[in-house]
Amino acid sequence: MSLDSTPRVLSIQSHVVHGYVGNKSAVFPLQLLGFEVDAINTVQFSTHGAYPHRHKGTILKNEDMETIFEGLQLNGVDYYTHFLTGYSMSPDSLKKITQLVKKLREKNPNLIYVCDPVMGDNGQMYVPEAILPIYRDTVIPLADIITPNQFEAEWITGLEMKDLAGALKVIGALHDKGAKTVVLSSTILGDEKSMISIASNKESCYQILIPKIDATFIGTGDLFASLFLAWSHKTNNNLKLTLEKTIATLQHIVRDTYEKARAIQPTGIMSPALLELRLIPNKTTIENPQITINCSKVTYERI
Ligand SMILES: Nc1ncnc2c1ncn2[C@@H]1O[C@H](COP(=O)(O)OP(=O)(O)O)[C@@H](O)[C@H]1O
Ligand code: PXP
Repeated sequence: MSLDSTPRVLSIQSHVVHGYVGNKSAVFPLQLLGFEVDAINTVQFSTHGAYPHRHKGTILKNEDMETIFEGLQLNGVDYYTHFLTGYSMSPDSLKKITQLVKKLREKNPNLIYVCDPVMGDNGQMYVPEAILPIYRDTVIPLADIITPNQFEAEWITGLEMKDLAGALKVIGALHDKGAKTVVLSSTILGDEKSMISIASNKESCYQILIPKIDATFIGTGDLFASLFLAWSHKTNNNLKLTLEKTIATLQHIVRDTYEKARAIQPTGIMSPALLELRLIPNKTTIENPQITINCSKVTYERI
């Protein structure tokens, strides 16, 4: 049983010493939004993988993940309202996560499991390919909410999306695998200048059009998943408002990050270090995002 009504998240993601991806991107916003967060770090890397010297560091062994969880159980602090998972390096660690979902649901049958199937972006995998079938066949069927980007959703379903109709087919296929709420964190459907994020559940489906900034941000997917979790809870599962608040926060942060980086380097491709997400200076936006872009309803038939 929970001690009070505070939502409690167990977040299993990467940790970087410098910068903002994985738990470094997710924990601070969740805490600001009133969540107690317990974090298990799947890796401890110097930086994320897009830096020129890639990431250096250590990977959590499966037996260590098990020992840590056992410690939580033995001390009776393993009650969570939400489980959030992201960057995982091996099929075995994903299998462990599957077991954890089951254990957490024994403790709280109403647990909400949010799975960000972090595998890659822009045609590039960040993690070993052997992870794909485990996400597809074992993990996603257990999830309440999934937040793949376009690349990840296409990989999982084996379907390409070139337009909205294609994206809706992919969403339908992901629902068929068992995911109750499917959110495509970003897609590019024809127009290279805008991104579309789409969220769908049993009752409804919404899309939101985002002007694309000409830069590559890392950690935005992890931030997206944590914000979507938080606003789903805070709006009592209002899908439209959740997507609007999530995008409002992200847009403010990516724009501010880009503008501050451009002030330092006025032209040329900016380094990953310059484009680390400015989470801390945007604390008030995370707490109280001002909606500037509205969602529109999408009607489609689930086959
Ligand atoms: N270049 C960009 N321009 C504008 N917004 C962006 C950009 N990159 C990311 N975002 C924002 O971050 C969100 C998540 O980005 P996404 O690329 O899907 O994450 P990832 O690929 O890291 O999983 C998008 O919905 C969008 O709001
Ligand atoms: C260590 C680590 N965690 C997580 C991510 C995922 O980042 P994103 O939120 O952009 O998908 C990356 C991407 O390079 C990474 O290197």
